[in-house]
Amino acid sequence: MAPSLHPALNNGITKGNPNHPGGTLHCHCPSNRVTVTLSSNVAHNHACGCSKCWKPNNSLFAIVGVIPVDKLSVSSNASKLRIIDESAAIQRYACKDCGVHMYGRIAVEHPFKGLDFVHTELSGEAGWQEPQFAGFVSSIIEGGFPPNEMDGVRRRFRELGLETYDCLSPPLMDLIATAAAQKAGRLPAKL
Ligand SMILES: N[C@@H](CCC(=O)N[C@@H](CS)C(=O)NCC(=O)O)C(=O)O
Ligand SMILES: [Zn+2]
Ligand SMILES: [Zn+2]
Repeated sequence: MAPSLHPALNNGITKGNPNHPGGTLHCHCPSNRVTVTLSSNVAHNHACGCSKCWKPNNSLFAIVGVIPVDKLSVSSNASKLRIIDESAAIQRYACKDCGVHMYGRIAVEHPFKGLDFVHTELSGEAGWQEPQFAGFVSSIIEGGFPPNEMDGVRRRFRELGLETYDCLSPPLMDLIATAAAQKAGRLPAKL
């Protein structure tokens, strides 16, 4: 079967509810599921083509959003979680049994520290913020996608109304650059 972008993108995007209160994520195990409770909606939800983010079967992209760390708690079977790569900036906590990534936490000094990364498709509930853009699009080539088919991938995102970037969106890249300039003393700490 030809790979799809992602199940939440293949048939058009469903708008979320701006007042969505949150919900519970669960892993794919048939029993003893790991659950993670989120007490708010996510922000900056987007498709990510990088090789590190968890993608559902046969999908080229992950969909990942952020939530403040204090709005996230592991609500069952925490002992089944393991960190995929301790050396990564984002430590991704995955279920040992089914492999699903339940959340990613930033472990280094980073402008997004304090935010966790989550996949809202792991919840049964609707209403989460819809994807806003596609990031790390060229990275799907690193996963083995043919480079000469990239125009079609970018076209499909545009048809869905999503802009494509090969890193993050300009506002997020501006935030990262601003933090770097502040750290280097080239911009004042308070802007
Ligand atoms: N081209 C690389 C990009 C990896 C990458 O930089 N991913 C981004 C988006 S999730 C990131 O911020 N990663 C930090 C991390 O994984 O710790 C790949 O596909 O592996
Ligand atoms: Zn599991
Ligand atoms: Zn990623």
